[in-house]
Amino acid sequence: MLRRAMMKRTLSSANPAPASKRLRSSAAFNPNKIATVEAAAAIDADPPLHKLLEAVKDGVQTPRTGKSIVYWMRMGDLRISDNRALSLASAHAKERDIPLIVLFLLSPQDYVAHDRGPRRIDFTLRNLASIKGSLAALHIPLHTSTQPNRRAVPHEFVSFLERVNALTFYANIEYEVDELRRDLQVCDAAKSQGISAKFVHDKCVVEPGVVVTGANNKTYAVYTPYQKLWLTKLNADIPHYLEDCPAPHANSESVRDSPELSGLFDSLVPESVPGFELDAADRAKMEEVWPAGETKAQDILKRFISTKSRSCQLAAVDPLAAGAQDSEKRSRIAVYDSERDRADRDTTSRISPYLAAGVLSARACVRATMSGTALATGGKVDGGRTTGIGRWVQEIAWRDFYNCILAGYPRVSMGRPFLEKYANVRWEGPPVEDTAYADSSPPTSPVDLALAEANIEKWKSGHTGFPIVDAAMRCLNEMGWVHNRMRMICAMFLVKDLMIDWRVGEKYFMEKLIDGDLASNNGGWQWSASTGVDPCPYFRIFNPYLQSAKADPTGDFIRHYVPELAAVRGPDLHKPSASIANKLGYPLPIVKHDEARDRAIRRFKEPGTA
Ligand SMILES: Cc1cc2nc3c(=O)[nH]c(=O)nc-3n(C[C@H](O)[C@H](O)[C@H](O)COP(=O)(O)OP(=O)(O)OC[C@H]3O[C@@H](n4cnc5c(N)ncnc54)[C@H](O)[C@@H]3O)c2cc1C
Repeated sequence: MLRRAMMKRTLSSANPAPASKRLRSSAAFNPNKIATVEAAAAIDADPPLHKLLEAVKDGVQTPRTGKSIVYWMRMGDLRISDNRALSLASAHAKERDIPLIVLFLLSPQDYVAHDRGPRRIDFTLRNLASIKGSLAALHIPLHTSTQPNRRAVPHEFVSFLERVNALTFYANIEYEVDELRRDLQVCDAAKSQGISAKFVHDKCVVEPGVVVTGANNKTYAVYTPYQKLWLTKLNADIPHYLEDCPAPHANSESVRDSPELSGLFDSLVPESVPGFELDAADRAKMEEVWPAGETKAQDILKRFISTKSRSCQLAAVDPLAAGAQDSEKRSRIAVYDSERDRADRDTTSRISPYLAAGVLSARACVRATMSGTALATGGKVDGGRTTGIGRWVQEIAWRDFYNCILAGYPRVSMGRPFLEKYANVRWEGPPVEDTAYADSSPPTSPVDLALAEANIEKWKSGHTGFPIVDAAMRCLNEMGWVHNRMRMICAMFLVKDLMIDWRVGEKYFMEKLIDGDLASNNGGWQWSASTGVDPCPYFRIFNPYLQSAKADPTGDFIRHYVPELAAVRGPDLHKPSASIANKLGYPLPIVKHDEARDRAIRRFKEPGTA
């Protein structure tokens, strides 16, 4: 107990948090994020997704007509086109000849609980504003409202349904535990009011529950067999899995004169959420680098499919900047198999923020890899390992895989390692600021804690003395996104070289990433920490110097983000000597990689040992 109190003091005194951060982690709302072993086992044994699907089946099936149909838009489905719940809601409203209403509830406490960063919230608001305009052209109101108490969201939602006389609502399922539990409460409340709740799958190409092991219908915990079956299922029913859901029909214009509904057109999408504000310069930068709206997302995807990568696009720039060259054979997707790990050009699609926010559907991404003729004539999806397209489709399958893990093994969204055998690995640094240690062994002295804290800060700000780690962390801080290989290098470095609890990194990435998504972020962190599903074996530890030479062969990425080293050429750039570093004012390495590697292997081999 004493040790924990000491840890909190050490952590909070060193670096005062910025104002917005202080607000977000205020004492008033500070949920504990690490479940006990027992609670994690209990939730895995009875996952809430299963309960929700049952509740939907047991709910009201044939409601009275009501005076409107509501689609509840959430943070992960910010689009109008190819949106399953919206499309179904619209068809239902059209059939009954009643108006469709779209609702978005802002819940700042959820954003705190889920480590959402200001950039992700800003991206949400910018996309909502764009959607509001497009829906208004169809006479469909998008009503936004903020609920300060997240426990009150179910009640507020059902009250809204009553206010607009809706007896049926539609929503796409969110697979995170808190959201599923909230939706279970909504189902209960809806049922008691005679309201029909329609929750549908939309986030994945192949939804959780379809690709399961033959033996006992369990969620796969290994990617390769999962991906094989994923592709087989997908190719066996392309019209279903790749359906382009019909766009919503327009409401009758008379809805604008309705005394009950006309006011809904007036609610404004807020410019910001208190505690999550961006300063004006950062907001402008984000607008340039991650422009909002479905058309932009579709254009970014088209660029990836049809144009070559460029070194001028390696950093925080307009993704649709002029000068991209068309090429069928050398387009970014065509050479993705061989080039995807390079960070010194825009080799990957950079579509993740749009997928995470649902500005683009995952189905649309897979459809885009097929020619129109292939789609129309029953052609197959290429998901193989030998082509650029196949490799890229495999990444979309990784995204589905991690969502299935979240749904099938919900423990991972409760701060637990998937592999409990590593719960007692001894970390140098704490799991998550202000939360209990749970069960990982704490460091032994204030000296360890102070060093751990200092190292965490150097890692966050990109001052570790490892050029590739520093470049990647500075890129993340600057643009809210960094290349996948860089994420792996930074994660592995924090966890294995510095021996800092993976949850520290998971939280920091979530706060910084504009594509922050629990399933993929947790999956990526637990993979790097060797605690997750199909993880990197604990003894396979990235050598940051070798990784650097492979991922940044031109050195352009490091030189861009680490200006201290801008004049350095050749191997020194990846591993500067002490004399070069001293001369250029670049930090010396904060850890010796070889020694750190041995320490990590020792601690993972026998969790609990020092
Ligand atoms: C530590 C760590 C944390 C991560 N956190 C997130 C996160 O919060 N949100 C997120 O969307 N991705 C996360 N990823 C996965 C991956 O790094 C990003 O999806 C990818 O870098 C996005 O860039 P892109 O769109 O150019 O990807 P591309 O290479 O073009 O891939 C296309 C799409 O496939 C999906 N994808 C690609 N790689 C992965 C992967 N390894 N796991 C799951 N899906 C993948 C993404 O949706 C991506 O947009 C994380 C990876 C690691 C190692």
